[in-house]
Amino acid sequence: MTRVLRLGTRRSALATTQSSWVADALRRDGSQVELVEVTTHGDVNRAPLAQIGGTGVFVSALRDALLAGEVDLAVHSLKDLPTAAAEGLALAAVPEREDPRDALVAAGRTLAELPAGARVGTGSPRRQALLQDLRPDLEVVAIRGNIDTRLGYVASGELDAVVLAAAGLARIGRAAEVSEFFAPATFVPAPGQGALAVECRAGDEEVRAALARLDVPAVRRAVAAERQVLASLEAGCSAPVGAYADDRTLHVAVQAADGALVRRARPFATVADEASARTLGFDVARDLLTHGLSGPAGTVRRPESPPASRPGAPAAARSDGPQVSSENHPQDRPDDGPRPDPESGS
Ligand SMILES: NCc1[nH]cc(CCC(=O)O)c1CC(=O)O
Repeated sequence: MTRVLRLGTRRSALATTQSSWVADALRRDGSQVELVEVTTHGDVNRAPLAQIGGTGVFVSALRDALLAGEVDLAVHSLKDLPTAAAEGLALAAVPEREDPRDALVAAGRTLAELPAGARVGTGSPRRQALLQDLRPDLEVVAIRGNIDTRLGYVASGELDAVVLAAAGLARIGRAAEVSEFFAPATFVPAPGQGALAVECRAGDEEVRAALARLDVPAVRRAVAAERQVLASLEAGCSAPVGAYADDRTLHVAVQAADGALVRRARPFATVADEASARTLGFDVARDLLTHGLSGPAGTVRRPESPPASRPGAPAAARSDGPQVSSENHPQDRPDDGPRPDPESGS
């Protein structure tokens, strides 16, 4: 009897679209796939995400179902995936990336066309920091909810605009409502934005082999660099971090302790593998922590296996420069523990 692969999915429009996309791709390659609905704490609880554990709550129920053998694979928005590796699971595919950009939905107006004092909704501290940097005269309003709910604030006139991921809008067929796509070098997207992560049990060779065909190495490299910036800055808690690698450049924007936005750009065209991508992400984070960001003391987290070609890689904890507080940025929290996320409610 042929095995039917059970793909665990949340019920939201975005989740089912993403899951169906992966299921269809696997079916085209000859696999049998069925969708299995998994309810997550984040879907049934209306409290602010930061209180119930950040966007990690969407991921952890699917991971639990995988580890319990209830489902065989799960599709996540890669930007919602905690940077720490998940024991017993494999990131078996990073497929082709959707539009990584952030988008403004503002009844036809661009950001520049919004009047002073206009009310712009986003729950993402990164988007708040970028908006304040570009237009300090706007009023940023914290919102959360699914994409539909957030678009509704503009349709009802309650808000003048909202900022959302272009990828989410494209996936659920609402991209026509976008009035401006922000340039990613300026309005730097969240690490992994627009990309998917497909996970399965680490020992499930059959599913791993099926998923390997969906993997796109260039996307895996880009998100490896972006996520290493995030991991090294210990930003899983509060520091808003944007990191995006296109074919040529790794763009980074971080909000410093004083509220100012600090930017970096590094050549990315010559980065040929995942290890070099992580090293580059680590190097940018180290540069930011030692030269760019003012604030309390802390540590830089190294890539899991620093390439041997980088003997000068610094110790994880430096004593000779500004450092981010390890008190407020614990390194070793479990993925499913309370964990405010930089994109929570975004
Ligand atoms: N923060 C929640 C979230 N997680 C993934 C997406 C959209 C698609 C993506 O970035 O892959 C969104 C919505 C948004 O940020 O507007």
